[in-house]
Amino acid sequence: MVLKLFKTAMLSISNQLTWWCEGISKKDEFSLAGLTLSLLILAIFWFVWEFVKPSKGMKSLPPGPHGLPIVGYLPFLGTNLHHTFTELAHRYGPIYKLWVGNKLYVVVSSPAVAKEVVRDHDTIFGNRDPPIAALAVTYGGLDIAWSSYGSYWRNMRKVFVREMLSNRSIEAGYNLRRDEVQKTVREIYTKIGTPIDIGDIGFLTQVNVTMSMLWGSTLDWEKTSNIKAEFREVVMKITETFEKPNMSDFFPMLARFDVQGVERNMKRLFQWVERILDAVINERMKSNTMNKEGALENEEKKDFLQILLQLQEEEDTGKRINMTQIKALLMDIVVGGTDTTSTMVEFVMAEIINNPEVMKRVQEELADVVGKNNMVEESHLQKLLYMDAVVKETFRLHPPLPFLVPRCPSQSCIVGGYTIPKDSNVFLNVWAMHRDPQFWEDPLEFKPERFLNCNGEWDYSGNNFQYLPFGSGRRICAGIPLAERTLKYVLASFLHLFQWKLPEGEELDLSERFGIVIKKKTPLIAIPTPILSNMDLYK
Ligand code: HEM
Repeated sequence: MVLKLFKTAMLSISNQLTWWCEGISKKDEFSLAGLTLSLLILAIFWFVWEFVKPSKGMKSLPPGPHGLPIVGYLPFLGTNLHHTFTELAHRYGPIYKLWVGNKLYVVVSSPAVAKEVVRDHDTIFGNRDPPIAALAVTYGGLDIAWSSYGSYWRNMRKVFVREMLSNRSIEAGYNLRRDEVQKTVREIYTKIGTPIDIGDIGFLTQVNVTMSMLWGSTLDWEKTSNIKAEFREVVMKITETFEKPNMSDFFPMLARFDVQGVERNMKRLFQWVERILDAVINERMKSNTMNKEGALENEEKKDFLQILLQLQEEEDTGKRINMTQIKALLMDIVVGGTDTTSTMVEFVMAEIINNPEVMKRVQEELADVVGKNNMVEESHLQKLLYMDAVVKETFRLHPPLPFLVPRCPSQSCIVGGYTIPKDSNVFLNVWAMHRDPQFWEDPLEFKPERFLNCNGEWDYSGNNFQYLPFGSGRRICAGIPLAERTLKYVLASFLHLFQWKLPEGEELDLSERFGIVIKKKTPLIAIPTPILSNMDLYK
């Protein structure tokens, strides 16, 4: 049986090589010979790894499905990876492994084992294995999300959390967020009674809010309106490119060929973003020099760019950052914060429209807390307890990052009784944990009540391992306070001002499409009508 499999493996290698040879020119023949040799060595490794038992006393690797030689489990992954990984957990248990190309993936699907990774061995699992597309837009991983665990990452994260996302700084950005949300409200008002794509409007609002917080406070918006449009376009293209699985990530030895062109494409997009960032930064530096005192005096008007530029001149070397780091941090906010938050706007709205009783209750709460003659303000958000539960329940059923951002152990480590080898990729399947009937009553039903009156048992801090929409441990999402606020503020404004219904004859489809960020499979189209009688609130 084993020999037969080995024979199939060799046959498959030679087929793969024939396919490969057709597309390669003469000058690559030398590389091809190296590649052939590497693939053969890889096949032997695969054979030994899969079929030879560990020596006595050594913990074995987790169980898992056998794939094909060279490609591993790749042909069987299907399009909805979160479903495939959850089905495999039913077969192989809370921790299993699989090979994809020459990378070893370990999938964890239980809160107890997740705790071992993100709490008991958090430092060991503090690294990432950045995809090539991510390296292309972060100067090779000089941002927070993709840098390795260590002092560089720690300093960058400290700057981000303490300087940019401090309570004071988030408060200071409120006027900027408010202006953008009000612009969206006006935009929706011009379309009342007609179908609107909620995903699109959520994305536009989020990019506008993000841009405004990044550099909106002192730039002249009239002059920069085409920068805004360009920026939205490039951000959309970057998020789309991130969606595509890249063979070079599974087969690092192929990376130099960039067969699908993902790296080339991402680098081109990044040059485009950099041009925009450079233009905005230059403009800001010019206006700062012209009116230095005014800019520094006016704390209320500090946006993220202003904070970062001031950190460039910081005397404390622990805080000081250079221009490359500034741009890498800006990319984290743009890439990490836009698609995730706007996807959630769409899912929450979809769940609410699908559950009219929930919509009614959310709107009654808004009328009580905000009043029928007022706009929603961020200060209302902490009193909106039912809406908080609705958002939490949506995060449970549709966590935007279903496997978080994979962790990569810096040394081999025992987890769940198995050896997890150094440099493997560890996925925490929170999508499966959030739907596990062992931990959730009626797990597939949308019941916000489960998050009411829970005395702080459920929050986004990552301390309850059954519920981890923002991850946990040292590498938990760095943007939680901002994400939570923006998401709720946008939703509360949409729901306080408008009644939403599906177009006549349409049915709601809540199914998901897998990607780095899980999206709704079909766009949510809904028709708004104004609720409040004071039309001035819409203009
Ligand atoms: C609904 C919105 C969001 C969700 C669901 C989300 C979720 C996540 C998750 C699951 C991780 C990985 C955590 C882990 O490995 O344990 C993460 C990391 C990160 N997120 Fe978010 N995020 C959101 C919004 C934001 C926003 C608005 C920002 C920035 C303003 C942001 C910045 C980051 C950064 C910088 C990291 C990397 C942290 C590190 O590696 O140390 N995120 N996020």
